[in-house]
Amino acid sequence: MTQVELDEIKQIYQEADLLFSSEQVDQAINHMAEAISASLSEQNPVVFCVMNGGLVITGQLLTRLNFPLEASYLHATRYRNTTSGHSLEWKVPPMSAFRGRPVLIVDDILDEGHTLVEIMDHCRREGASAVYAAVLIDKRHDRKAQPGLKAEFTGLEIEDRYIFGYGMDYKGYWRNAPGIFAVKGL
Ligand SMILES: O=P(O)(O)OC[C@H]1O[C@H](OP(=O)(O)OP(=O)(O)O)[C@H](O)[C@@H]1O
Ligand code: HPA
Repeated sequence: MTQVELDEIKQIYQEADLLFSSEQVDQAINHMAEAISASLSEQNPVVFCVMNGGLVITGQLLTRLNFPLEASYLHATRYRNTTSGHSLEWKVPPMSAFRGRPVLIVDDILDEGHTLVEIMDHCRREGASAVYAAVLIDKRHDRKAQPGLKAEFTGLEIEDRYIFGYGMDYKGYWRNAPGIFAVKGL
């Protein structure tokens, strides 16, 4: 990346609107962990992180889930470091065995929801006994893949803007941003 483009990346961060601070996100993750524990602590689930965006929320959730589970990952992408979605590309399907067991899919954001619907359908077809989804962010708009689509566990709802931080990227950058930020003008 040239210096000019890196300057744009820095400017995006400086001009962004902070929607939720890291303290607010922390609290939301605590609530998610409580709800997940109440539902799944006796179920021996397999927890799949959806790479790349699910990296931060999965890590932060896992240390709050104090019960037996197996943690693994899958890699599917739809936005490919741009700000609009395309068809889902599977880079790594779920590799850990889960037939006959409940599966929890953890991702950063449910935007239009095509990603989660496709991943959850795949896990059902491959024999999961139940499939749950946990997302840090649910974006409010009427473009969901299915009307009324919701994850079983949701951290925070946001307005219809392009956001980054806590695993979510702007052109591949700022997954490491310590809060939920909205890009100026998007
Ligand atoms: O609800 P949807 O409209 O389908 O979008 C949500 C998906 O988009 C992002 O992934 P992306 O394809 O950008 O890949 P990434 O995880 O590598 O950022 C995000 O991490 C979700 O997986
Ligand atoms: O608003 C978003 N930000 C980052 N990644 C995303 N993937 C879907 N929607 C978004």
